[in-house]
Amino acid sequence: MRLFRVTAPPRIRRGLLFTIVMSLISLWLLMQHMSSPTDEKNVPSHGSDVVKHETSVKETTYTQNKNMRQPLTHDNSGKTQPIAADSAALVIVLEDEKQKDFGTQILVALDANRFRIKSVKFESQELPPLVKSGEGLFSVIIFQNLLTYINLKETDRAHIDNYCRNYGVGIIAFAGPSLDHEYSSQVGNFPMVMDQKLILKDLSLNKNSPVFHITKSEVTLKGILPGEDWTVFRSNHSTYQPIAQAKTSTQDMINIVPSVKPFLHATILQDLGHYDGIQRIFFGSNFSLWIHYILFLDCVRYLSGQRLSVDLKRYILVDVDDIFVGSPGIRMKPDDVEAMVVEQTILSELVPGFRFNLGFSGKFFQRGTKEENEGDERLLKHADKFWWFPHMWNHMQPHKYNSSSKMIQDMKRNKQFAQDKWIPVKQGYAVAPHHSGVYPVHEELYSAWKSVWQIEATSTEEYPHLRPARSRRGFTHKGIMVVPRETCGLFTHTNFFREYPGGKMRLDHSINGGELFRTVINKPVSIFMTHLSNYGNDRLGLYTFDKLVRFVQAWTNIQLTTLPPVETARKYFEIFPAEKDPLWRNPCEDKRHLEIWSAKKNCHQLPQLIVVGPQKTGTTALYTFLALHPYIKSNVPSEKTFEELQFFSGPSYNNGLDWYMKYFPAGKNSSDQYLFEKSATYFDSPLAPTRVHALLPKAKIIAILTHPANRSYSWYQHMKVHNDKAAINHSFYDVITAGSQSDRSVKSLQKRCLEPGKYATHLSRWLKYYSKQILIIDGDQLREDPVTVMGKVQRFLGIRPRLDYKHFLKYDSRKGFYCIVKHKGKSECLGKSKGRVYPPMEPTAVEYLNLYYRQHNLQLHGLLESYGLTVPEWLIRDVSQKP
Ligand SMILES: Nc1ncnc2c1ncn2[C@@H]1O[C@H](COP(=O)(O)OS(=O)(=O)O)[C@@H](OP(=O)(O)O)[C@H]1O
Repeated sequence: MRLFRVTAPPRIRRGLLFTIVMSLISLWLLMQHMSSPTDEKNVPSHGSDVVKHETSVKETTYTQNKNMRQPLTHDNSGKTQPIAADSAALVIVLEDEKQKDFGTQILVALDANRFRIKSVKFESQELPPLVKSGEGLFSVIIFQNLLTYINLKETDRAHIDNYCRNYGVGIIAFAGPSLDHEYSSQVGNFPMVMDQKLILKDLSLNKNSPVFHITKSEVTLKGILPGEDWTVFRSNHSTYQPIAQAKTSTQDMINIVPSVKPFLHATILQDLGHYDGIQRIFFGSNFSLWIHYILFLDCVRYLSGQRLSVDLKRYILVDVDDIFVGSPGIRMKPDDVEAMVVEQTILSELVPGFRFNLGFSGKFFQRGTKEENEGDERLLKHADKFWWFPHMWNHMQPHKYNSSSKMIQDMKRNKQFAQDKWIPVKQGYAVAPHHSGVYPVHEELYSAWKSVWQIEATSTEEYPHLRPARSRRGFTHKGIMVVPRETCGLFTHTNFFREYPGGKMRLDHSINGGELFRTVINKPVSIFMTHLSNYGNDRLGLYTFDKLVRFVQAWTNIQLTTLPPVETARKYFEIFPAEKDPLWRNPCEDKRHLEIWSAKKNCHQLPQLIVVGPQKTGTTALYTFLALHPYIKSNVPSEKTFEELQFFSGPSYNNGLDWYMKYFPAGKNSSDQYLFEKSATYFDSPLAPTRVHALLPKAKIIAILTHPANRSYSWYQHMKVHNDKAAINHSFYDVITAGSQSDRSVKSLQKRCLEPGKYATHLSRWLKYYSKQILIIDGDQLREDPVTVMGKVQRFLGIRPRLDYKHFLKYDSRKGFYCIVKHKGKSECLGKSKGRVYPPMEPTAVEYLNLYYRQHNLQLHGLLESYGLTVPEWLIRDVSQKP
C-alpha cells in the first residue's frame, strides 16, 4: 500500500478543535495555489421541486493554461500511435470486486450509451493485452477504485502508463471509500493529496474546463451533497485543474477564523498530463450525486478523444395510450383536457415540435361519468391540436383473435369511429394493446395494420426483451419500423401523487437526475408510454414532462425535439441503421413473450439440431440417414430450396419466425420427436451463427469437414452439371487461380469454390456460441464408414433407442457409396446429383489448393484441438505433410 498519511486528520465534520482549524487554514493556503474563493452569493439550488439554473456564479480564476494539452483527438497525427478503428470504442473497466454495485453502475452507464466495454475483475484476472498488431485496443481506461491504480504492480503500472502515453489514452479513476483513520493522504507518487470523509455542499463547475459536453458548465448545485464520505483533491502542481468543486459543509471554522472563506475543494480533478504525459480525471465520489453521471459521460468523451461520444440531440415523443379507455373516476374531465392543451403549448415552446400523441379505442368513448364524458367531447373539440394513433377498436390483443378477418373488421370499425368523430389520424403510427403482436411478431397484425391503416411505424418495450430497459432495440418487419418504447414511471394505476409507488419524492427523484432523466440522457430517441389516467385527477403526466424538460434544459446542453411518430422512427433507424435487420429470438425463452404469443403456436415447432454444412461434404447423406431414425424428424421441404430451408443464411429470414415454424408442423417435439434441419449454406454464412443462437440457444450443431480441396472440386463439378457457364467454359484450375481481371461469373464461381473451405474462419464463429454443443464429423469417415458415424451422432444427440445402422445402410459397389437398405435387400442410393463420377483433380490444382489451404488447415487443426473436438484423419495427414 503506497497510500500514506501526510497531514494531521482535519476531521472537519466532527469538531471545532483548534488543530482542525489550523489544518483547514493550511489546506486553504495550499488551495490558494490552484484556486481562489468563489463568491457564495448567487448560487442556485438543486434537488428542489423547482429546478433553477442560474448563470451568475462568479467566474473562477482557473484560466485555460497556455501549455494545457488540448482534448485528445486520437487523430493519428504521428504524435501518438493509432487506436484500432474497430475496437476503438472499447472502454476497459478495471472493477473493484469489493464495491460491486458501483462497478455495475459504471458498466450500466457505458452500456446504456452503447459504448463497447471490456470489463476486468482486476483482483482475480490478469491485465489483458492492450495492443493488437500495433494498434491500441482501448480508448479510455477506467479504474473503479483509484487505489487499484496506484497500488498496481510496477510492471502493470508501467504497462498501462506507457500504453496511455503512446496511444494518447486517458485514465478515469474514482476515489473508493476512505480507509479508517486516514483523512489526508498523498495519492501514490503524484504531487497530489486527497482528503477524505468529508461532508460537502454547493458543487460548482470550473467553466474553463474543456470536458463539458452534456453538462452545462455554468451551474451550481446548492445544498448538502449526498453522502458523508466525499474525497477532495488538492495540489499546487500546474498539471491539475478542477472540473467540479464544492465547499465543506461546516461553516463553524468561518466564525472562528473570519478570514477563512468557504473555499472550494476539487471533487473532480483533471490531470492535464504535464506531470508525466498522461491525462487523468479523478472523481471524489461515485454516482450518488446525479450530476456525476453526466460528468462521467463527458469525461469519457473527453479522454477518448471524442470517440466515445453521444450527440446532444434527443428526440422525445409522448404517447398517451388508451385515451378513452379507463374506468369511471380515473378519466379526463374537461378541465384536464384544457390543462393538457395549455401544457402542450408550454412544452412546444421548450421542445420544438412537441405534441401529445393520443391513442384511441373507439369502443370506450363516453364510458365515464357525466363529467368525464364531457371530457371525451372536449378532446374531440381539440382533436386538431393533437396527433392521433389507432389502438384496436375494443382494445383486444391481436394474438387473441381467432381469425385475421375479425381483427381487420375491428380495425375498420375503429377507423370508421375516427371518421365519424373527425379525429385526424394521419400519422402512419399505431400501437398494439399490451404490445401483443408486435414482438413476438403476429404476422396477421402487420398485414392488417398495412391494409387498414397503412401503418409505417410502431413501438414496443418487448424487443428483444422488456428488461433491462437500456437494452431495448428496434427492428423493421414487413415494411413497418418498430422503435423501442420507454416507460417514464407512470402506469395506468398512477393517478395521484399520494399513490405513486414510493411517494412523490420518488417521482421527483426519477425526474431530477434519476432514472427518467438518465433515459433521456442515454437514449437519442425515446417514445414514452403514458395513459389517459395519468392526465386526469392529479395530472401526473403533465407534471412529469414539464419537470423533466425543465430539468434537462437547466442542467444540460441536450437539445430536445419532438418529431411526428413516423419521422421519429426514421430518425431512430438513421441513428442505428444496423438495427433495421431483426434478430428473431425464441418466444419460449421469455415468459412475457409466451403470454403474448398466439395459442396456435407452440414451443415444440422448432428444431433441436441443425446440420450446418458446409456444402458438398456429405450433408444430404447425413440428412437421409438421420431421417431413418423413427424419432428424428426433419422439416417439410421448401417449395424453392427443397430439403434445405436456408432460413438463417438467406432472404427467408426476413419472412419471420412464423414462416420458419410452418416447416415444422409436427406439433409435438418432446422426447419422442427430435426435430432437425440441415442447410449446408449456414456453415460459412457470417450471420447464421448469431441468428441460430438467438433463436435456438440450446440446439445442437453438426458440421461435416472433408478436405477443402475436394470440397472445392465437388462444388465445381456440381456447378458444371447445373450448366453454370463459368464452370463449363473454364477448367477447374483456371477457376481457382483466376485473377482479379477475370469475368465476374468466374470470380463468383471461384469464391464459392474456395471460401467455404476456410474452415477455421467459419467454424470459430460457431464455436463462439456452440463450443459445447457441436459435433464435427469427418466427411471421409461418413462416406466410408457411415455406420460408425451414425453411432457417434446418436450418442451426441442423446437419443434413444439407438439404432444400429448396419441394418439400414449397405455399401453399393455400383454407386461406390453407402445406400439405404430397402425391402428384400435392395438399396436406395442418393440421387444422381450426389456421388457423381468425374475425373480426378488435375495435379496442378491439387498442388495449388494444398498450398492455398495450408495455413487454414493448420489453423483448423489448432482450433479443433483447443476445443477438444474431433480432428478428422485427413486433417491429421494434411498438417503432418511437409510444406
Ligand atoms: N452415401 C453417400 N452417397 C452419396 N454421396 C455421399 C455419400 N456420403 C458422402 N457423400 C458425399 O456427399 C457429397 C455431396 O455433398 P452434399 O450432400 O453436402 O452436397 S450439397 O451441398 O447438399 O449439394 C458427394 O459429393 P460428390 O461425390 O462430389 O457428388 C459425396 O462425396
